[in-house]
Amino acid sequence: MMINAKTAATPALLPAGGSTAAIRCERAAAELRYGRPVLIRGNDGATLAALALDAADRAAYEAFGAALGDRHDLFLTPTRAAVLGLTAPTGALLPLGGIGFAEACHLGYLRGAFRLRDWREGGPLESEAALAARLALLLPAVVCGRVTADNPAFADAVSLELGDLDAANLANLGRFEVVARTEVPLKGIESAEFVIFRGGLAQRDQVAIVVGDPDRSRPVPVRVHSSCITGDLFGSLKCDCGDQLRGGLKTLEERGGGVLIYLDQEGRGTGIAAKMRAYGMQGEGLDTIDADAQLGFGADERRYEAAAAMLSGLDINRVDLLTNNPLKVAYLRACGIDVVSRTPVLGPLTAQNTGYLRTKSRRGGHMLDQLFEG
Ligand SMILES: Nc1nc2c(ncn2[C@@H]2O[C@H](COP(=O)(O)OP(=O)(O)OP(=O)(O)O)[C@@H](O)[C@H]2O)c(=O)[nH]1
Ligand SMILES: [Zn+2]
Repeated sequence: MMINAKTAATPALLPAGGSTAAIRCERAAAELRYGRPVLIRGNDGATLAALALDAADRAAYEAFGAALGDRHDLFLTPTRAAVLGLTAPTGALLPLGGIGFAEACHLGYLRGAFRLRDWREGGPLESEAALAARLALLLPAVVCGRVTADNPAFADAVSLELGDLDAANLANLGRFEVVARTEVPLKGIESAEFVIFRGGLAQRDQVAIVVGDPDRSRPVPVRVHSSCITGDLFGSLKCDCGDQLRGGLKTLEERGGGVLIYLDQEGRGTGIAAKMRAYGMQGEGLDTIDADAQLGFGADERRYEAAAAMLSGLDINRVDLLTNNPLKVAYLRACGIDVVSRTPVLGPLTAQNTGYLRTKSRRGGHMLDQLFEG
């Protein structure tokens, strides 16, 4: 049979006009992780080339500097700039002309004494580049510089539009879909159904565990737990995560049913590599917040849109949240979840986790008084 190409309705294989903001972000993240430069285009025609210092090697760093005629800078987040003694609310740009790879890494994310020369404030393009590095689970120290459209060194580079990261996050909110659900027998828990959602940036798979048969006519007990490979899986004594995970599941069962959302947000959203770097610095005496600041991160880099979308997908809106973290409550409320009440979720205080938990209480605002008084 002949098909008339003009009249047959064929679904669009690729979106008209090329890629979406989300796809540009994911392509850029992949390039950055391979130590390759990406371009960020502003509204005014200005274009920034950026390379994530964390993933680049010496050769890539030197080639980038050469392509920019040695007029490149190191962008540091406001937090990292403060570690270097600079007050830079929009981040700091340190000129890299004549500075080698090792010294750039030192300035970007290592501890120590610094010889700072001139610097200036960063702008929105540089901040977007650092955000892209974070999306790629890299440290937010970015080597960057303005380029012209005719610079042949960047002819094949993937490019982002300014604002893509925000647009992509928003656009992906409604796109969490259930791809699988099945019962998995868990030690000490009568009934647990794993519900796997796919969505958000990078279309990653995220896990919700429905324990028992939650009563949706009342606020549903919910634990939103960020992954902690060291604590959840290997029983690290440095934190309370493993105890909170297992204790949380037990509480959901005792309450007649509830949901645990297990979010792919290792290291408060910084990733396992950054968390281990931070642990190294904690071994040198820094607390959990100051160690993250050395690497350029704020006290908590997590987002909860995925959790809110998954709860909605499970037809749950009114919740009793199992947490000690008031920021988590506020964030979920801002995402439209009606957090009616909060239930503390405490693990035992041990010699190894006391310092960490005390910092969370004193500097992170976590409600842990009960633990320290008890
Ligand atoms: N960057 C960093 N992350 C850590 C450290 N210790 C634990 N984490 C991470 O902290 C997060 C803890 O997650 P949660 O237990 O869900 O959250 P929370 O903020 O402690 O709040 P609640 O447990 O709900 O009270 C996980 O992503 C861990 O991987 C640390 O020293 N540095
Ligand atoms: Zn942990």
